[in-house]
Amino acid sequence: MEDLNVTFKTSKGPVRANEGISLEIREGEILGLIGETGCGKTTLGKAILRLLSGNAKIEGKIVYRDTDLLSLPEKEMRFFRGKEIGIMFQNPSACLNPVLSTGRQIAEIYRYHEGMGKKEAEEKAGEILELVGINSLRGHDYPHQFSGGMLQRVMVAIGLALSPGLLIADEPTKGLDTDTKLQIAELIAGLVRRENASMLLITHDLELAGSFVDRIAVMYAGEIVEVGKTAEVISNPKHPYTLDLLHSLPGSGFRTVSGQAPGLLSPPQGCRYHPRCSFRLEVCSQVHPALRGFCDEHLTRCFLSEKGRRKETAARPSLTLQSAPSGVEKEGAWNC
Ligand SMILES: Nc1ncnc2c1ncn2[C@@H]1O[C@H](COP(=O)(O)OP(=O)(O)OP(=O)(O)O)[C@@H](O)[C@H]1O
Ligand code: NI
Repeated sequence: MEDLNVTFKTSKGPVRANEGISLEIREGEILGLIGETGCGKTTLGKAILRLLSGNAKIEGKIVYRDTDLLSLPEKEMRFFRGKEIGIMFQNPSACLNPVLSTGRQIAEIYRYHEGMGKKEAEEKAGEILELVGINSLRGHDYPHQFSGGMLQRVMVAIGLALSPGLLIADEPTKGLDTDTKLQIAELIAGLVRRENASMLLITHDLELAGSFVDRIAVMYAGEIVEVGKTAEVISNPKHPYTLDLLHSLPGSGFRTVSGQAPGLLSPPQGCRYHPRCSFRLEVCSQVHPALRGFCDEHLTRCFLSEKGRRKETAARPSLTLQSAPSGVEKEGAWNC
């Protein structure tokens, strides 16, 4: 994605759900996209698939391998969805057809995309159900006959049915209990890695993302505010919002991020996080920071991390982590 902007036209004015997003999902990597509710994560996933509603205006560039997705005719885009870019949405019961057996729904994918006959498609459907840990005989059952975790497994099967190069999984573990969440996340990550595919994992769950993704992109009020390798972002967060998110984890004090997320109708001037930021400088309310490289592949949208200021801010007592999440060093959080 290169300088991607998504604006929704609404009766109250334009909602800038994604602004200036430049982000790369590399071959074979799992990229986690995290951020609070309403910050624009789903919008980003849907923009890639061109599944946004009619009131959305998309500007910028989205390139999949060598294909410019935004200039592709809808007919070709239909081929891309599922075949090249698989989708897993958060709510299986809203995505699955209640009057068709799950096996039939999966078989339809093979019939539509690969032109398979009924019998062959049903066999393939059975195979993929087994792959996600469901007995193929359950393919005769309807969605309401499955538990939440099993329905998510069906969604995994659908998302990966055509061995896409990229899977976009939007909150695939939402509403599941902790154990099931882990099982499903392990299942998806395992299959994606086995296929050498890439995945964009959209989630609020930083803890879950932390254990599965290669890199993390943190989104705040429609913008990417930090991106880097998972271990780097978690152990050495460079944006105060990421730091606050880490502090809000159950193992790190459960301190919720104070204040309200800004509405995207009129986000704050300057840095969007400045009204909630405990490290804000004067400049933060006036100038909008750019996403800059802090060190090697670790980018952040924060004035505190800029080289000239690093020394000065490192001395600020408030920059010392009080209740550091496990793995986060107390001192030197602002050093590379
Ligand atoms: N079709 C639409 N029309 C108008 N506004 C929309 C539309 N879809 C989303 N929005 C707005 O765009 C913003 C981003 O929404 P989005 O669903 O992308 O957030 P999200 O980060 O996925 O949130 P959640 O974690 O709750 O799923 C929100 O302010 C939302 O109200
Ligand atoms: Ni969402």
